[in-house]
Amino acid sequence: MSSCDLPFLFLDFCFFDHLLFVCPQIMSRLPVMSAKRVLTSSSSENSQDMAPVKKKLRKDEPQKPQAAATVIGDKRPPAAAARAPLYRPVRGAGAATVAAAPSRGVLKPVAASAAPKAASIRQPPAAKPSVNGGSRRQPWDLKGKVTDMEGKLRTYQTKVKSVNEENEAMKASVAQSQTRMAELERKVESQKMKLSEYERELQRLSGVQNELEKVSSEKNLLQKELANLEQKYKVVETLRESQETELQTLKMKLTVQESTMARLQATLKDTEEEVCSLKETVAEQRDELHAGEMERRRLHNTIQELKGNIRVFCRVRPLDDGGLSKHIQLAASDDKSIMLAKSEESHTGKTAETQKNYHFSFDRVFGPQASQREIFDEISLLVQSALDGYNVCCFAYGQTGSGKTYTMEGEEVDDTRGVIPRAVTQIFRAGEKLQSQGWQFTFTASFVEIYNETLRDLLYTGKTSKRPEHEIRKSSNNEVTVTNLTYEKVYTEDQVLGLIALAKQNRSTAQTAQNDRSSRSHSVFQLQIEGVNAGRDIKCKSTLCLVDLAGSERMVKSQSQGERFKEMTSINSSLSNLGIVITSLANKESHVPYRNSKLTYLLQNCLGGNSKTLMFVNVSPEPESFGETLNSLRFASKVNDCVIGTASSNKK
Ligand SMILES: Nc1ncnc2c1ncn2[C@@H]1O[C@H](COP(=O)(O)OP(=O)(O)OP(=O)(O)O)[C@@H](O)[C@H]1O
Repeated sequence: MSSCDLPFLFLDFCFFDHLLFVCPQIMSRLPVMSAKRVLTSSSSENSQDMAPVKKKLRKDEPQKPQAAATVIGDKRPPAAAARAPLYRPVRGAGAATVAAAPSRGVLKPVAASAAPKAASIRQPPAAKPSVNGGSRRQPWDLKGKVTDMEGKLRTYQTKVKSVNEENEAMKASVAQSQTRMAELERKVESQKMKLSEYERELQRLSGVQNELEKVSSEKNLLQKELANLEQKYKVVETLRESQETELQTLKMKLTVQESTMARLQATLKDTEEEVCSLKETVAEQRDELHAGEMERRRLHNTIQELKGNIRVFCRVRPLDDGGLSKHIQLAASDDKSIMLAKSEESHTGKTAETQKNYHFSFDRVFGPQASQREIFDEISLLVQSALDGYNVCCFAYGQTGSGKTYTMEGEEVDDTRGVIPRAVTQIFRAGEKLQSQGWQFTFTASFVEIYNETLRDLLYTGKTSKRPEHEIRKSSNNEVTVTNLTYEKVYTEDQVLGLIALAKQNRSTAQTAQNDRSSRSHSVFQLQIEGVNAGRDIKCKSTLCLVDLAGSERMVKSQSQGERFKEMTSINSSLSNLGIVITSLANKESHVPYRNSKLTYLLQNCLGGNSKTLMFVNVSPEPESFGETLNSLRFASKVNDCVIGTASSNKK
């Protein structure tokens, strides 16, 4: 039985249950019950009813004529009249009751089985023909009537019996139905239990289904992942195969290279041995080179000493048209003499003009055509001495506009670069070359200006209002330093050139009557050089000092006044002191008045015995500068005559 059948089953059950309650009333109305009553009445009431009839019949039997008379007279006795309806209701009631049974529609099977019996009940016994062959007995035929009545009674009894049997069958059927119903109830109960079990199972299965769906979605994901992994695996497999092939190739190459390597190792061993011997040779050669370098320095210094530790070069500036004035004559035979010629009228006036010549000789005289390169070539050996550990000082002296700044700084263009930038280039290049011999150099640059006997830092980049004051100090080991001065560590040539450009901007310039951008101060560029040869435990320390002096014109000519007069006095005083110091050194005086001016105090280590000094005397070619030129050449000549002493290298 399926769960769908359960509602019907339940309905049937309910119906039967209801029927059980209703049944007694229904059953009381059923013809069966009527039959019962009939049956009981047949045994008691009917017998009682029938008893008087019999009694009457027995009483009436001997009085048949009376009765006949009564019948003849068509007058029925009241008792008979009263019983007359007995015949009709019994027949009618029996037929009607049995015929009505199917119309109830409750006990169909029973009714169906009872219907034919009801039909049989209606059959002829009731319509049994009378004895005389007619359908009706004669009124007087009481016996016949009694016989009919008895026949009817038997028929009824048979009917009752049949109804009772039917009733019993129905009872049995009801009992059967009840049993079946109980059985069905049990079944329903068990079905209910099963149902609840199924429901629980269903719930569990629903959970399982959810789980299954989850697992299914996970499975889908995993399948996708698996597909991806499979693809990747294929790629990796392909890669692996290609790498396998590559590996095979590499293995083959390796085998080849291993054999090559074995060969090379043998060669390497030979080469290593060779390298060892070469290293030894190199070390020997390095020693030789170092010894050669030392010898070069010694010889170089000897040459410098032979040339003089203080040397003077004269340089004549060209005229504006590039030529040279008649009053300046340079010797054609050598490049060391210069002659100034001046025509003077005879004091007596009788003779023609007389010419007075002034001859000067210097270490080198450069005419107006001399290039910046030629000038530097001549002093490059001196710059080399600075790297060798000697203090070197190079300064330009001359009247305003004679070409001092041009000589020292020059111009931006390569060909016209002056001594300072060229010296810096040489120092850095030579320093790099010496690295191969184990030398390491460090350079420190400073640029100071002496203006009106006051020091100014030309590398100062701060606010003008906060510009510090400077003092020259001499330490216990005779090193001269300037307080608050910028000492910039420099590592490249460009870095130094940048500092020179900065100094140029900062340098005081002022308008004068003779030179548009006359430098009214001495500028001193110093490059401190420290060299270390760690391998040979040698150190050297020196200073390259390049000085552009202020103009040395006479006061009358410069028409100086006020501030300019003060500048001029200061400039001439310091230049005069420079001359006095050089003379003192030449005369080997015990006291050298370095401290008389800031310039000589600052330059004392570069001017003293342990230094190499070069002075440029710059000359203006114009005839009107004759007097200044003569003064400059006389000053330079004095310096040139000085033999300051033998310089010694600052080596430790
Ligand atoms: N050898 C030279 N060849 C070409 N021009 C030169 C030469 N020497 C100097 N001059 C030019 O002469 C002018 C004056 O030169 P410079 O400024 O160098 O003089 P100075 O002596 O430094 O003057 P000051 O003392 O006033 O500074 C500049 O225009 C410079 O270019």
